[in-house]
Amino acid sequence: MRFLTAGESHGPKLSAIVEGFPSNLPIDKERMTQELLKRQGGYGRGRRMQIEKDTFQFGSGIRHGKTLGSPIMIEIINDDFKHWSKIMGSEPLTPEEQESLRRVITKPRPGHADLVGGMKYNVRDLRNILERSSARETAARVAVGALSKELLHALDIRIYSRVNQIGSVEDSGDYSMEERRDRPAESSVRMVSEEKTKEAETLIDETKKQGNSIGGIVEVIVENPLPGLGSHVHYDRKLDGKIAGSIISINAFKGVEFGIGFRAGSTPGSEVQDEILYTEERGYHRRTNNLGGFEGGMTTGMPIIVKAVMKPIPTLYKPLFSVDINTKEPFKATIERSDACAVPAASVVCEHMVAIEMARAVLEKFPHDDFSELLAAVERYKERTKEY
Ligand SMILES: Cc1cc2nc3c(=O)[nH]c(=O)nc-3n(C[C@H](O)[C@H](O)[C@H](O)COP(=O)(O)O)c2cc1C
Ligand SMILES: C=C(O[C@@H]1CC(C(=O)O)=C[C@@H](OP(=O)(O)O)[C@H]1O)C(=O)O
Repeated sequence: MRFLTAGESHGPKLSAIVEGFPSNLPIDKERMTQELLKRQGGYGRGRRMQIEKDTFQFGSGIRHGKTLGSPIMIEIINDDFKHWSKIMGSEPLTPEEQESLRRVITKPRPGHADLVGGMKYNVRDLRNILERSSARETAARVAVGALSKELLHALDIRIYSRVNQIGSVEDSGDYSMEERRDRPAESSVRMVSEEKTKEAETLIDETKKQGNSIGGIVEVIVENPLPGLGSHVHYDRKLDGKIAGSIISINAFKGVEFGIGFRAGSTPGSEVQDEILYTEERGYHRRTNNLGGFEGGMTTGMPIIVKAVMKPIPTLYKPLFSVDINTKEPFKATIERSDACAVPAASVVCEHMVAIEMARAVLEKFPHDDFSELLAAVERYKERTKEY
């Protein structure tokens, strides 16, 4: 399975084309829409999220609620485009329009893609860079992830996410799997504890008032993965590596860990490796899950536990110093309308990038022209690995 996304943040629309899905997979469009709404929400977002609806349309590949096996096209309209139709339109501007719309961006924001993107693509209006580097694109990725979740749902593989930390407010208590499961779309910061939720909201409010921004840590859990997805035989087939790469590809993500992650560096081996058990009912399983569901780049069958860190948002209402690329004089960086904290939304993006990698791994492993062929192969494989 492969996919591409296209679209600028304030352009007419975002689109994605997904190729490699089986035919005859039932698709619940309403359930997919709920996933997009989860990404749109979250405490700390700017005004843009009140403008957008983040609903989507299928342009191809689905008929009567089932996949056809052909490329699936998804489109999300940018409602904000109506305010930007001249600035972001594809038609050349008249000289008068050029004069009246002279809002060229020349003061790159530290931490955003503006300066390096401008240098590399040789453009002097940094809007040409920020439009595509904007995390608006992650709406299209979540749509592809939601489609991937439809496949995983049909195979009884479930994926959830939550927020563990926003700035100094930590909610990483020893919660049961039940408690760690998905947060509803209306959950403000997607934390489990109500007390921590209030603390995080207050911290975001204060940060915003100070013209600052804040990052945090998110967690994604995959329940009931099949054992043996990915492979130990070659570096570019290791599924933990692919998941890590996918998460770091999300705007502002700077680190990933599996299971106990970086703590493994200071813990003796006897307390890190997960002892192997066998019962007739469960087959092979582990006493603990310190390694977060991976050995040798392959799923062990235990839940996958991924954590990831998001840096604070680069655009600051009290901007940092930068340099004007025309005058080379020091200037405060450009202020674009911005989120103060997007960690809750970003946890949803992480969840969907993991879903994409999981669906891809399943499709790589099993025959999948038709969904019933895939399902039968998965069932046979489950039996075989349980009895192994
Ligand atoms: C959901 C989400 C929303 C974001 N919102 C903003 C924002 O409003 N303003 C901003 O400057 N950066 C925002 N970012 C982060 C930037 O897109 C990101 O820092 C930038 O593209 C540079 O990429 P890098 O941080 O990965 O180097 C957001 C990121 C995510 C995941
Ligand atoms: C549009 C989204 O996020 C945007 C990501 C973003 C950035 O620089 O990454 C900047 C902001 O854009 P705007 O200036 O239009 O408000 C965010 O709102 C979205 O998540 O759908």
